[in-house]
Amino acid sequence: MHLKLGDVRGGEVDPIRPTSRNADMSNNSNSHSTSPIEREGSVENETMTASAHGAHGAHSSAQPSPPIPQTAPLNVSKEQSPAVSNIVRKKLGGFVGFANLPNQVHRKSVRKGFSFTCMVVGESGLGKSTLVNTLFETSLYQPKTLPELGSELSSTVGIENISADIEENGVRLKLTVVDTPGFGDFINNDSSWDPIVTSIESRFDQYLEQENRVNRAKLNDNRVNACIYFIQPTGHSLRQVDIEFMRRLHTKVNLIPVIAKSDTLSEEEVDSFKRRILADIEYHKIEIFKAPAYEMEDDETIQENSEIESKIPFAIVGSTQTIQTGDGRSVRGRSYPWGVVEVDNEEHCDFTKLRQMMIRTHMEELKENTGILYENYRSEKMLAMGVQQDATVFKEVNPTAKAVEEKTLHDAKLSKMEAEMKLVFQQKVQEKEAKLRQSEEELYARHREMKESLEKQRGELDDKRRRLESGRPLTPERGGGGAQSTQKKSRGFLRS
Ligand SMILES: Nc1nc2c(ncn2[C@@H]2O[C@H](COP(=O)(O)OP(=O)(O)OP(=O)(O)O)[C@@H](O)[C@H]2O)c(=O)[nH]1
Repeated sequence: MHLKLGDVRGGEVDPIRPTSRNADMSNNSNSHSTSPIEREGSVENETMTASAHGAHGAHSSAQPSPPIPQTAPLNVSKEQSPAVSNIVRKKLGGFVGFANLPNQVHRKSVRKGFSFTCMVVGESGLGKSTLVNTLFETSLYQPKTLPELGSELSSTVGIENISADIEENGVRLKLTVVDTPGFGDFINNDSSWDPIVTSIESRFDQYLEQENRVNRAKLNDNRVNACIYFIQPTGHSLRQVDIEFMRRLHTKVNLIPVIAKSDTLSEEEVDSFKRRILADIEYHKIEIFKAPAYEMEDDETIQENSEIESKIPFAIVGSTQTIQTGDGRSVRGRSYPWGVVEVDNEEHCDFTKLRQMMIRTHMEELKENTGILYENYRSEKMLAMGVQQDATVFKEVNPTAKAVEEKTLHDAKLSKMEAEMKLVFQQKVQEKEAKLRQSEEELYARHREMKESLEKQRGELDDKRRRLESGRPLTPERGGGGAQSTQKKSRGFLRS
């Protein structure tokens, strides 16, 4: 689907031209009082105006750039702060061009286009499709046909994606709306949030899987950037299903609670309802999306953000119909016998504040925060899978201390190796000595044995010789032996 939006409404800024908050560098460079560079410079007593004037000069050829003061580089005492000693601040001698970086990013972003995924959750008939169509001023949702009487209704919560490429003043946005038909529509709504949690997690898983691929040139990001949760305009407080849903989802998605069809409540009722909702949210420690506050923000932005925050949860009215007011104006709104509720009138509802936060000022912030929620999910998943992170990887490293630490470790390793080698050597020597001792003993024993046997032989031979000399027989004759047996014996003796 490719849709083109109508003209931007009166009093709104052309988005292709940098707005006051998006293009601090290009627009504010003309104004010395608000340039972030100058502010930093004034705090640290530095004059870094070269870039600011340079940027101005690059864009406006009609007005010559004011002369850039040529001053010597700042002396930063290295002893004062070792953490920043490596950063030496220098003043520029002329226009370098990096002041133009925001414009480069701006042009590239416009060329690439943007994408945004928004989920809408709430019971049937609370005005989800009407609000999406009102927000983006387009008929993203076609008019629905009611199910025929007697036809079987789905018994589970569904997840439906509607995508459209919309364009406003040359800026393209791929908008995906994730609808959750069936949520809260059953008699028992226990676990009706399960399919929604599963869908959000599976989108994270898909992204994680793509990140782990070898080729990550093109990541298809369909993570949910914001979830508009529609609260029934009961005027009481949050229901159990609202609390349970938000408790389960707040760590996985940017939650934006809205009071649906707030035109059905009076102003006082809306105020007290909001207070009770906020008390419930705080009590149950539910984190809803709030515009983050940054230090360098200008007063206008701070004021804008606090106004937006004061309206949470947004009491909204949705309508795409243009109607005539009593004073002859054509407005988007809902007509009642007692008058007209104007969608774009801040006195009537908070629709404009919701749109301002979601689309005009904090869409990028929502996307950035989605990244943080994804990171939390990813690390939890990794830890659950047993992947451990070495905390020392992130500690700050002082090169000298690191070198000393490495040398100590190296020395310790060397002495450990030396001690081990000594031990092995000693063991080997002991083993060798024991072996030598053993073979020495064996040699002695054999020597002794041989000596004894030789002594014995010598004694016997001496005895024989004496017998032969004396003429006596070699062996004394024993009865019945005869000459043969004597011979045999003498042979046997001689052999031995
Ligand atoms: N009074 C009032 N009626 C509204 C508002 N927004 C929508 N409606 C009406 O409520 C009815 C249902 O609106 P839808 O936008 O279709 O509601 P839905 O939540 O998308 O409904 P499902 O598609 O069934 O989930 C329609 O008749 C709308 O005109 C509102 O802010 N105030």
